[in-house]
Amino acid sequence: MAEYGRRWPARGLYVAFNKSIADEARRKFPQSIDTRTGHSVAFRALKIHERGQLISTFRFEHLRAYDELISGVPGMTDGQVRASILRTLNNFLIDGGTSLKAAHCALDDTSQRNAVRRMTLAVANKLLRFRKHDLPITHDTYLKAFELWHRIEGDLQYLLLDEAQDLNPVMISIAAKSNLPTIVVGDSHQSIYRFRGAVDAMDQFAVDAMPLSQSWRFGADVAKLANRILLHHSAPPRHPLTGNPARFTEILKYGGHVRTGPGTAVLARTNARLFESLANIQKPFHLIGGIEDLQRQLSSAYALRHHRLNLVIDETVSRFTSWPALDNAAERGDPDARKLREIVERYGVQLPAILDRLGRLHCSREADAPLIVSTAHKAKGREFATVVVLDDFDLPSELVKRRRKDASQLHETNQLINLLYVACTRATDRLYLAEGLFNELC
Ligand SMILES: Nc1ncnc2c1ncn2[C@@H]1O[C@H](COP(=O)(O)OP(=O)(O)OP(=O)(O)O)[C@@H](O)[C@H]1O
Repeated sequence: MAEYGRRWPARGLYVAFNKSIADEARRKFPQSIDTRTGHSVAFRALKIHERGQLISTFRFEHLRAYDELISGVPGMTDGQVRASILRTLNNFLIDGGTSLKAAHCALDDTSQRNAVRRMTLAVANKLLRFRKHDLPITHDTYLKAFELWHRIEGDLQYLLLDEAQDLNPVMISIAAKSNLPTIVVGDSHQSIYRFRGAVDAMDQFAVDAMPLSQSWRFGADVAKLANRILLHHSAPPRHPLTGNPARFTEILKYGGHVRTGPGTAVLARTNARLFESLANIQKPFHLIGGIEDLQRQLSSAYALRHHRLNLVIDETVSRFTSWPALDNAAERGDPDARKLREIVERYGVQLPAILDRLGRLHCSREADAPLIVSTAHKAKGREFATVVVLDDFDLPSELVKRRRKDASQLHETNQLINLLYVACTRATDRLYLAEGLFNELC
């Protein structure tokens, strides 16, 4: 896409999937192309910097400002009604279009669902008119408002939409409304954000398609490894990946140590596994996307353990209503509940102090850090000289077994295969694989 921008120096906008991809693109693209996330386009257009109260997620306390719009629903407690309104609101905000659909509300009972939809619509109408109030809004709120009432402006001649296999439907709608010629680039096997409502837009635009099956990032061995991973997908790619013949990327078994330096990234599936790898670190590091998510998740797990429910603010933890509920899920084999339980029990009362220390060691600028750590999700679209893939990724053979045992797991297991493929295709020079992955795939 950068090369395209150089050959056709018209003014264009490259819409990146997240801020770290936008920052990297800014270094690579010609000046004729503005490189931004969709959120940053909307943020600037709606002058969001002029208002305070930007929050990462809506919680019960934020609904209090909408009390006059919320009433009781037969058969539901007040808490259930409010939780349902919050879920429905979030689903509406990340979907394209004006209507609050039945599918946005997960309730089975039709009359309960209709009542919750009516109240959520009233809440959304007030929330989205945020220029008239100073109530807290989320990033999804102003993006949705931009989609509904604004268009991409400026002397732009075309759009470049990247990572189109995982587009927010709101972003697809914004791009379609711009009426600008659009180049859409993506890889369906890198779709990893379905759980957040992202959709694969690769075939939603009526355009000529050109397959790009050669990667210039890595050598033939990583391409072979990637093809081997994707053979475990229920629909492997039609065009196998080939590598860069001029490049050699070494694949090694990770034995717990790697010489760190700029350009070294450690990738895990979960924040909890990243925490384990960082718990004893003494030197500065950068966590892609910031350290707040990891701190929020583990402090929430710690708060749950100590019955301080008002401090449980992370979504992945708040799905458990109590520590015994998390414990039960861990006993039933939920890997995320297991990892959280293990960390909270292993580090005990030291956990808050370790999280504070990590906060102090964290470099906010990636370029200043001798070590980069990231979840595979946040590393999407990025590349590093050396990559370590840690051991909390599911083995592809296990995922295939899970899918064969239970057909309803098809999409989730495919997403996990894709996630491993994304993680293993980030290195240019050296790729270290956790032992289990190495033994199975190399
Ligand atoms: N034609 C080319 N010749 C040599 N190197 C190239 C060429 N095209 C891209 N590269 C380099 O290959 C690397 C990967 O390119 P790019 O980031 O475009 O990959 P990608 O297909 O978007 O990867 P992914 O979607 O997996 O993140 C970059 O370092 C880029 O500079």
